[in-house]
Amino acid sequence: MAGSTPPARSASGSFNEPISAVRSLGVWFLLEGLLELRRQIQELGQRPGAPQGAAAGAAAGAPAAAIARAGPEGAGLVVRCGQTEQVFAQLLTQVLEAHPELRHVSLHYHMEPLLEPEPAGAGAAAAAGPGDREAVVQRAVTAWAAKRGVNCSVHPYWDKTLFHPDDLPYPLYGTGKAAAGGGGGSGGGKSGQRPAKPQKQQPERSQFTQAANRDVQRYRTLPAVMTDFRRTTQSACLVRPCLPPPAALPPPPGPWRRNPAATADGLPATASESLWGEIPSSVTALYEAAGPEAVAALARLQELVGLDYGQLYAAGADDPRSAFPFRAGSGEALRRLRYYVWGKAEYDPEAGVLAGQDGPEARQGPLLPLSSPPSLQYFTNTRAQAVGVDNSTKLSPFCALGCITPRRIYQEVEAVREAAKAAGASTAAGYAAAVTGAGVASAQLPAPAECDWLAMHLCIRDFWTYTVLKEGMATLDERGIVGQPVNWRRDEEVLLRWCAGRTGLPFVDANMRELAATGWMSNRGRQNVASLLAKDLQQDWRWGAELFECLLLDSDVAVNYCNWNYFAGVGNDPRNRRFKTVTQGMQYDEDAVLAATWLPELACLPPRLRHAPWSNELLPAEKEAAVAMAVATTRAGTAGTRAAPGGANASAGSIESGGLATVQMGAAAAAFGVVLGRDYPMPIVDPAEQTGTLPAEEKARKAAKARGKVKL
Ligand SMILES: Cc1cc2nc3c(=O)[nH]c(=O)nc-3n(C[C@H](O)[C@H](O)[C@H](O)COP(=O)(O)OP(=O)(O)OC[C@H]3O[C@@H](n4cnc5c(N)ncnc54)[C@H](O)[C@@H]3O)c2cc1C
Repeated sequence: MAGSTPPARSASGSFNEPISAVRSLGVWFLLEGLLELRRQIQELGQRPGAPQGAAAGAAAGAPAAAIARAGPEGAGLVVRCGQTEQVFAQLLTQVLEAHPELRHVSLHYHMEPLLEPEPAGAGAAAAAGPGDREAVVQRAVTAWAAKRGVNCSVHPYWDKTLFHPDDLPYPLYGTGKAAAGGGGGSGGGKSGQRPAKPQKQQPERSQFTQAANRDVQRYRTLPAVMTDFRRTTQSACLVRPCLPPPAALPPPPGPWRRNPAATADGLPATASESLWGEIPSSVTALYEAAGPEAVAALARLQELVGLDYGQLYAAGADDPRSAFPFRAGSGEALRRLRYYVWGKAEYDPEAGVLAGQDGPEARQGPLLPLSSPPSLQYFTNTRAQAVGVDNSTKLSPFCALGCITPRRIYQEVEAVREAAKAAGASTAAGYAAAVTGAGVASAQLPAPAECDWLAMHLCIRDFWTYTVLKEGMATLDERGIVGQPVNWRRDEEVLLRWCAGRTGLPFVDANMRELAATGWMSNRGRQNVASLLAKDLQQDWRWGAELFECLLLDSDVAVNYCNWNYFAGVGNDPRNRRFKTVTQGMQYDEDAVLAATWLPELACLPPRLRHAPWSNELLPAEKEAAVAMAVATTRAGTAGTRAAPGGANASAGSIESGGLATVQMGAAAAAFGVVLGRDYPMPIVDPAEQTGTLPAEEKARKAAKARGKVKL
C-alpha cells in the first residue's frame, strides 16, 4: 500500500477557499486499507521461515504510515500520523534506543508524483516540482541519521504506472538516447502490437529511482497527446512482471519485538498496543487526532456538500445505492479483479476455487461452470454507462491507494487473454465448456478487444501520471498545461449549487450527490459535471478539481488534475469537448435510474421527466400515469401531503429558484405534484443548451441493444 494520502491542493498553498483541504470518504477507505494491511502483516508474521533482519519503510506524505517489518515473534504495522520526516525521526530514535549498536538503516518507500511546492526553508537547491517532497524527506532523514553516526541508505520504488519510467521509448534524461528496456528508439515495433513479454528481470534500482529530484525537464520529449503516447508505449514498451508477494517477514526491530522471557506461562508478551499506534476508527476521530484546523476544514467541506461524514463513515461502504460497494485492501482488490475478468465462479469462496491464493496457482483447482460471462466481456459497451457496479472495473480506488497496481491488473488481463487463446477461440466461447467438460453454452471469456480496451485505459492513466511529471506545477495553474489565459469566474453561489447537486440539471445533480454520499462517480458523470462547471458556468475549474480531490475514493492528483485540465479546455489536447448534459443523461442513464436513486424528489416522475423536469409537455402515457397517481393518492387519503401545483405546501425560496426562474416551466412535472423551484431547483442554465441530438455511434448502440446484442 502506498500509505500516503496526498493533501488536497489548497493544503499546499496553491489554491484556497472555499473548498476545504480535507479528504472525506477517501479517509474511511484509507483506514480500512490500513486495518487490512495490519491483519496481513500479522498473518505473514505467523508463518514459518521468516528472513532475519530489521528494516523500516514508509511513504512520503502525511499522514504517514510506517511499516515495521516483523516476524513470527510479533509482526505488525506501525501507524503514525504526522509529517513524514518527523515520524521517521521518532521511529528511528526508538529503534536506536533498543539497538545502540546499529550503524546502518535502510529507508524503503514508494514514490508518488505529488504536486507540492517546496516547503519554506527546505533549501533552494530543490526546485518545486513533482516528487520534490520525497527529496525533502530523504534529505531530512539521512541528515538526521548522519548526525547520530548512522548511515541511511534510501530505496525508493516506483509502482505507480503500467510502464516503468526507465522503459519509456523517449529520451528522458536529456542524453538524446532512449531509456533502456523498452526496445529503444522513439517508437519501434508495430503500432497496435501488444507489449512483448520481458525476457529478464529489470534491475531493482533504476536510473529513475536514483534521480533524487525528478525534474520536469527530464520529460520534455514526452508526447503531448495521449494517442501518440499510447501508440508508442504500447508498441515499444515492456510491462514488467509483478514480484511475488512475500512468503514471510523478518522479526521486528527494537521495542516492537516480543520478549519470550517476559511471561511466566511461556507465551511471548506482545509489544504494547500504543507502540504500534492506533488506527482511528472513524473519519471524525482521524480529524480530531489531526487537530482543530483539520476539524474546521472538514466542517466546511460538510457544509458545502450538505452531509455529515462522521455519520456517513459508518454507513458509507454499505450504502445500498452505492456503485462502489467494496471494502478497501489488497484482498478485496484482487477478488474484484478476478471477478471482473474471469467471471463469477472464479472467486466463489464456497467453491474454494481461489482459496485465497495469489498468482496462477490460484487457478489450478477445478473451474466451476461459469454462471454468467465475466463483466469484462461487455466492458466496451458498458464502460460509459452512468449506473451499475459492473459497468466498469471499479479498480481505480484500489489503484489510488496502492492496494493493487496497474501491472497486476494487466497481468490478470493477459492471463485471461492467454486462456482464451489456449481454448482456441478468439471470443473463447468454448473455453469454459472445454475446461469444465460440461458444455456450458453461455460461458465465455472476454474477447481480445475487451482486454485491449482495459489495457488502453491503464495506459491513459500512465499518460496523465507522466504528463504531471513533465508539466509539473503548470498542471495546477488556472491557465492549465497549455497556459491558456481564461477569465474564470468565481461565483461562490454557483459553486455551492454545483457542489451540493442543486443545479437543476438532473444528470449533473444526481452525479454530484452520488459523489458526495459515496465518494464514487462514473467516468461519464465526471466528464459531464466538469464540462458544466468549466465550460457552461465558466467557473474556475480548479474549484471542481479540488472538490473532486476531497471527495473521490480514487482521488489521484495526476489523473484528477489532468482530466480537469482536459475538460476545462486548458489541457494538452486539441479537442475542446463540451457536453450536453441533458442528452448525455438520456444516453447513459437511459431509464433515469441514477436520477431516481439520487434525486428522490424526482423519483415519482416518469423517466423522461426525471431527465427534463422543466418540460411543459405531457406525453399520452405520462398523462395516464399522472392521473393514476392522483387517483391513488386520493384513495390513500393522503391528498395534501404532496402539494398540488402552487399549493399550500409551496415554500418558495427554501431551495434555489434562481437561474431561469422567470420562465414558466415544469407544468408536466407539476401534474405529478413536483413543483419546480420548490421541490427541485430551476435549471441554472438554459436546458435547451444542454440538449442535442444523439450522435451516430449512440444510435448504433441503441439499435444493437434493441437487437439484443449489447448487455447494458
Ligand atoms: C474530471 C475527471 C476527474 C477524474 N479524477 C480521477 C481521479 O482522481 N482518480 C482516478 O483514478 N481517475 C480519475 N478520473 C478518470 C476516470 O473517471 C476513472 O479512472 C474511472 O472512472 C474509474 O473507474 P473504473 O476503475 O471503473 O475505471 P475503468 O473504466 O474500469 O478503467 C480501468 C482503469 O483504467 C484507468 N482509467 C480509466 N479511465 C481513465 C481516465 N480517463 N484517466 C485516467 N485513468 C483512467 C483507471 O485506473 C481505471 O481503474 C477522472 C476523470 C475525470 C473526467
